Amino acid sequence: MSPLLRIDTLEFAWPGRPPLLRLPRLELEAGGRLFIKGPSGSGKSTLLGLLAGIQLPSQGRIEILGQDLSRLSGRARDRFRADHLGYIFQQFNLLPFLSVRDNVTSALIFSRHKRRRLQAGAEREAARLLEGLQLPATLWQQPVHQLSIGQQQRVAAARALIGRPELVIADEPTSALDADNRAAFIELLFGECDRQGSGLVFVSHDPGLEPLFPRVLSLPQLNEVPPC
Ligand SMILES: Nc1ncnc2c1ncn2[C@@H]1O[C@H](COP(=O)(O)OP(=O)(O)OP(=O)(O)O)[C@@H](O)[C@H]1O
Repeated sequence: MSPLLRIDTLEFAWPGRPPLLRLPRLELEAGGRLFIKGPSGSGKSTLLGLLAGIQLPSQGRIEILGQDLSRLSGRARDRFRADHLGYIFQQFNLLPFLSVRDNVTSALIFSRHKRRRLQAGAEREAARLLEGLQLPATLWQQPVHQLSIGQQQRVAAARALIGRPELVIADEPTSALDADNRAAFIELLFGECDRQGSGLVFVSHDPGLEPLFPRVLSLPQLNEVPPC
């Protein structure tokens, strides 16, 4: 069986810029968890964009579920992303005037694959995830802009998890939370990923979270200007 993620001699540079990322080799098994850290500007978000097929490697290859993303057309990559990935953004990127429930089920609109994997209907699955992430049912019909940051973050996590994507990517999703809420959120996220077998790639600046992950990737600052 192919691993969830395989990186082989990856290099990436933004156009007209020096190399930003160099990764000889990395594999993550199905359901695995990886913590990515590194100084600001070291390319953490860029690497997540490469894993999601939003950018393509300058050299080397990235395979998700055995699929080399560079071999897909832009449209096929969009489809692959919608079908197999869930993404939790730093700023959540929720649709502010849609209800909590509609935000969660919005991840199913562009993926027949995710719709097919639902064990119950979309509403029931959204409810299961929101309950699992401990978001009170009294909030489910409310527009998300009326929720606290911590509550919005759980909505973003439920949206990423619905349809059981093989890979959930999280880009600093805890940066707006205090330490207690951060730990509680991670525990809930791990619990849901385990329950449905989703792997997790998680970027954070928070050293307190690193020990919770079995694998850690530390990105160096390739572009650093040497000190005078
Ligand atoms: N769309 C883009 N076009 C050109 N350069 C970019 C683009 N996006 C990011 N960069 C550059 O790539 C470098 C790495 O950015 P990136 O956001 O990946 O770093 P990061 O490690 O996630 O940083 P932070 O921890 O501050 O979020 C930066 O120098 C940034 O200016």
